[in-house]
Amino acid sequence: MRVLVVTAVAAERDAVTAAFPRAPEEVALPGGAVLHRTAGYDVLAAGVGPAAAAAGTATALTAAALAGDPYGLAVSAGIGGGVAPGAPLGALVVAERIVAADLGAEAPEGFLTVTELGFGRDAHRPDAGLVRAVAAATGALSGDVLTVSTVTGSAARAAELTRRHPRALAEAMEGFGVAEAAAAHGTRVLELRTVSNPVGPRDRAAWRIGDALAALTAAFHALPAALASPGLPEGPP
Ligand SMILES: O=C(O)c1cccc(C(=O)CC[C@H]2O[C@@H](n3cnc4c(=O)[nH]cnc43)[C@H](O)[C@@H]2O)c1
Repeated sequence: MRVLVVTAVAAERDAVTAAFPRAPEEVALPGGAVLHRTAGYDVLAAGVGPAAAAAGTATALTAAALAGDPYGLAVSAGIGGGVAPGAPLGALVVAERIVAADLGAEAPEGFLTVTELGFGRDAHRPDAGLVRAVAAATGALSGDVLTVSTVTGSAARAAELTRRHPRALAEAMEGFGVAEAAAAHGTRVLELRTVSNPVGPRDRAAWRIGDALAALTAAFHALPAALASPGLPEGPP
């Protein structure tokens, strides 16, 4: 199975490819983005936020499909904020649900999701067997991973998100975009995040990006064995 991994920035992409023994080959996509290809894994730094992630993922999935060699899995991967106390700094989280946490409308009675507004869906649920296999092989925690367009920077916003999403373990900015593009192609999806900072009052100096990137490399070192587990589906969802 060919796997597409989508990160936001180049440092995350390089942390993923560092897990593989061979140096990646660069492959240009239509539009000019460049995939880093190694050992069945193509890794794309698509930019920050759900829109950039969806655009990059859709481009890569479409190019592969037109070439007659489609991906079997799309993985949104990178660093993220961890929800205390469940996801401490350095922890690895695999998403049971990939949730668009700020896509919707404010109303006097509270936040309304796009699902409640009747405009589509606010969450994607990766294959549960795949999530279990990845958690077992990598030691990842599993729970909801929220996609936000604005990094949480206050205790009040963190409390509001955890009230609305009690199973949330992490927050990042791209997963839902990758999942929407994957769903449009009938491609399986996963989200993996390593915790660089707590979700809460903004303190950029306290972010542990190096440790989180090292944990990302370790996760991708273990991932191929998980994806090769017997009994896991190979085909489309
Ligand atoms: O400055 C660096 O060296 C550096 C290296 C790797 C990544 C970064 C980023 O800033 C990545 C931005 C990326 O990180 C995710 N992220 C991380 N923490 C949070 C958070 O608390 N809430 C939401 N997103 C978070 C996010 O997916 C961004 O795309 C810098």
